[in-house]
Amino acid sequence: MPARHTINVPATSANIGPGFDVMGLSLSLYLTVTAEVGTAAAVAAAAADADSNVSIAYEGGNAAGLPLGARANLITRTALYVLECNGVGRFPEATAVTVANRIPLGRGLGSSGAAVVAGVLLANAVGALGLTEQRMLDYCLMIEHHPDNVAAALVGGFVASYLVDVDRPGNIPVSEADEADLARREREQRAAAADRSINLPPENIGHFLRLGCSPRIRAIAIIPQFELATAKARAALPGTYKTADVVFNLQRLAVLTTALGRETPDPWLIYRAMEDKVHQPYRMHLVPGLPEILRSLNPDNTPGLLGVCLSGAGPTVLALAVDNFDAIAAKIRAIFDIQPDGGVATTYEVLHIVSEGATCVTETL
Ligand SMILES: Nc1ncnc2c1ncn2[C@@H]1O[C@H](COP(=O)(O)OP(=O)(O)O)[C@@H](O)[C@H]1O
Ligand SMILES: N[C@@H](CCOP(=O)(O)O)C(=O)O
Repeated sequence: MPARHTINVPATSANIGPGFDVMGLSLSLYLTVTAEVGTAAAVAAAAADADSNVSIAYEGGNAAGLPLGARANLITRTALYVLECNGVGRFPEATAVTVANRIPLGRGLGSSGAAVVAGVLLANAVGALGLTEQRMLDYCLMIEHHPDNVAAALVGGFVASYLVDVDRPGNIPVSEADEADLARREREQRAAAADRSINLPPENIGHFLRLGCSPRIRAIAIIPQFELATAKARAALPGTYKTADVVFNLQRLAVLTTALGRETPDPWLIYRAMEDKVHQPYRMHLVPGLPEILRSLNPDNTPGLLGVCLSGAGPTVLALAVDNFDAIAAKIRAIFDIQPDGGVATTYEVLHIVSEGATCVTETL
């Protein structure tokens, strides 16, 4: 029977200062993926790729240069991987995927994490796989190797996450019956996947906790008009750290996890708790204006401000605030404007921190 699956995935801001590869906030800016299966339009569209049965098209912005081949596009490539892991070689006959993406690419707002989450939900929907949220996270982590963006995009809100040592996966307590069932399913899937040379994710590789976040807090994203690939910004990080720098971050991160949840946020407590010595100092040269932005705004000279940080791997700057959102954005944009070589052009968004993560609605047509 023809069906339509509509998937919405929020943008995310990872790290929030000291929580490198740990913390994520999900934001009210969405990637929407619609998959029509078996409609007349889908039959016509999907005929182009008989190998995978799927066509993909983008509507609106944030799509320039994205590949449209089923095995090259991040959304359909992820979906095909999940389908193949579950013994399904391709999309259902005549699947047409349409994407509307409001998340700017390569700006530190989790566009790739959202695309991966969308791909996993897409496979789950079109393949009727019945995957649990936990298992979906496993699949996401096989592609996006750090958990902060994908965990927040999947479950929503202010999220802390960690990866287990993949050599010792599976430490979520389950009943004996569940355990036996899980082990049996995993054995069967592994045997089938080995035949097809597919690298199945281990079970329960990512764990997360949703933390409180005051409803008064808004996220102001100041978005430079240039892309910075996460891989490049990760390559700028050192291989080892000084103990004092790690302790500096751990102290702040512990405080931040609770400070944002207080009904009346304490600006200076949060401001200090958003300082970082693990990733931002090494990424300064990639984002002109960042050192000055981090140095010059504070809760005394900028009313309403709670804290400022690099969003994800950048170049977007994230300010958390309870008031004066447009004025705070203007102040940060003004610093970008005066950078050498004509300044850094920016746009900005005042976003809500959304408590709902990725969703999928299925209609039969
Ligand atoms: N909606 C999408 N559809 C297909 N590919 C996407 C989509 N969103 C992101 N990507 C891929 O992810 C890349 C950006 O990822 P990354 O460098 O991690 O930046 P970001 O901080 O935006 O996640 C894009 O260049 C593209 O290859
Ligand atoms: N912890 C990662 C987060 C990357 O987020 P993105 O939104 O820039 O993809 C990092 O800082 O590298």
